[in-house]
Amino acid sequence: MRLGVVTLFPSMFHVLWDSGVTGRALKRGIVGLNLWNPRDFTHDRHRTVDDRPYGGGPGMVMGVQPLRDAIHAGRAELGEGCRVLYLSPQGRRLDQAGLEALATQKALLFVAGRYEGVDERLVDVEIDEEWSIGDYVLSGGELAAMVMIDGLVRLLPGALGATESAQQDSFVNGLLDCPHYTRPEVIEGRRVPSVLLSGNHEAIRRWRLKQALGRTWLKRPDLLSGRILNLEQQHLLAEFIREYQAEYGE
Ligand SMILES: Nc1nonc1C(=O)NC1CCNCC1
Repeated sequence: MRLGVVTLFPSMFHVLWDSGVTGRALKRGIVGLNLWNPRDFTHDRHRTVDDRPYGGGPGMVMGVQPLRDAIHAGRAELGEGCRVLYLSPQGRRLDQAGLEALATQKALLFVAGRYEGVDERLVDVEIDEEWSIGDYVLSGGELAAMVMIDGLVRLLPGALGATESAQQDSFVNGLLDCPHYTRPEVIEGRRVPSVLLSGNHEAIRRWRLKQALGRTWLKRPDLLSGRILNLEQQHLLAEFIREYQAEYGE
């Protein structure tokens, strides 16, 4: 997969090369990442990248010509088949299913807005999809782009090592993750669940699935609504609920 970002702050993206899953994937060539800065496409001596909004009011808007030229440069490099994604609170709310759909694309160009945003006509003409990482306002689209890039890269074949892929499985099935434990066996008098020390891999698998189902029921019941559980999942969730209600009486 080839990724590109149009951003006024390219240095923010160095972290993706420096560490973790994304750093390894980039080094291995599993994913490519190029950056285009609208400031490099300015023609005035002050290298102006913002402009005043028609109709007045506070704040500025991203200048059209440098942004448009940067997007065109990105499209030219990534190929006309690339999907151009604009990060904004008006976009489709990001979730795992959205990441999985995007991960099937050959090339994505993220446009990270700054100031009050981007001229609506550029959005209409240059943007294929608008995406949001949540209902709040950030200073720029860069962190949103990095969130999406991190979530996407994890889904690419070969990006996760063997030890990490299990973590991936636990959420990809649309459930919250099960609890995790490591040494020491006792912390503040609290013990590791004995099943995890049993060496019985089937019992451990069922326990983890039961915990994932139960935590989802408790914390994000919306993820379960409309979802068809198989017989094992129905049995495990019912068992979790019985035990929870017996312990907490609710
Ligand atoms: N939430 C968001 N998900 O993606 N982008 C988001 C965002 O807040 N963008 C800012 C909106 C105001 N202008 C600068 C960019």
